[in-house]
Amino acid sequence: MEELTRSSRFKRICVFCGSSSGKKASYQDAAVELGKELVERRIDLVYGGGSVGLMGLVSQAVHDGGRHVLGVIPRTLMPREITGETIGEVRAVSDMHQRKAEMARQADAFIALPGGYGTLEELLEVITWAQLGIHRKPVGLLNVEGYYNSLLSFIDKAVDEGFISPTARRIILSAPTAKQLVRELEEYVPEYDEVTSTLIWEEVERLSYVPESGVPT
Ligand SMILES: CC(C)=CCNc1ncnc2c1ncn2[C@@H]1O[C@H](COP(=O)(O)O)[C@@H](O)[C@H]1O
Repeated sequence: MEELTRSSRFKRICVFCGSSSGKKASYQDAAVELGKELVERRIDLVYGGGSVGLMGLVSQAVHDGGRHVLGVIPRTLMPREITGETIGEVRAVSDMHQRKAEMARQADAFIALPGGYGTLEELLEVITWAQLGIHRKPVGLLNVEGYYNSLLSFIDKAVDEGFISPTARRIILSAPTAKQLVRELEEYVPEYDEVTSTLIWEEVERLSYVPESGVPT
């Protein structure tokens, strides 16, 4: 029944995406579609904050749909001319490392829309953390019109060449539409259990997240 698609095991999803809009309308459409899908499933958003590029489109769609939007912005990116108008709740942090740690801490799952260096960096970090057993949250690529095909081919090459294990390969989910991707994330069962058992999430937080006061929690 369609109603099943309107609830979720996720309370909040972190979206990584371009601070640019990309050249194809399909990228922008996908950002809006993803925002609407989160709204439909009553999922809140955490993202890098601001209104530039695809970041602005996905956050506006979630906000317009009445869900909570949390933007985590390093103080240096806060000027409006850099990041654009803020929307929803804004949390200021002091650097990019804290931003990633805070976005990851707040989310139950991660989705990457098309994007550039920043998106890739954020995506690869949460994949690496999953591989280390630091978290067990699903990670998905919204592979709009095959945007991520060459990245996925490269990762398959790394598996073939013995640098990524087949189990670790399966950390990455991907789908061409928001609806399909969120469904995959919902069904994901973490199998990667080479847990660095002592390295629990709280420990990572303690190491990497320093609040505004500068005093580690
Ligand atoms: C100085 C500059 C280019 C600012 C652009 N304005 C930005 N405002 C907010 N977050 C950003 C910005 N640029 C990069 N990011 C971060 O890096 C990702 C996007 O980087 P990119 O466009 O894929 O590479 C986002 O998920 C966001 O967390």
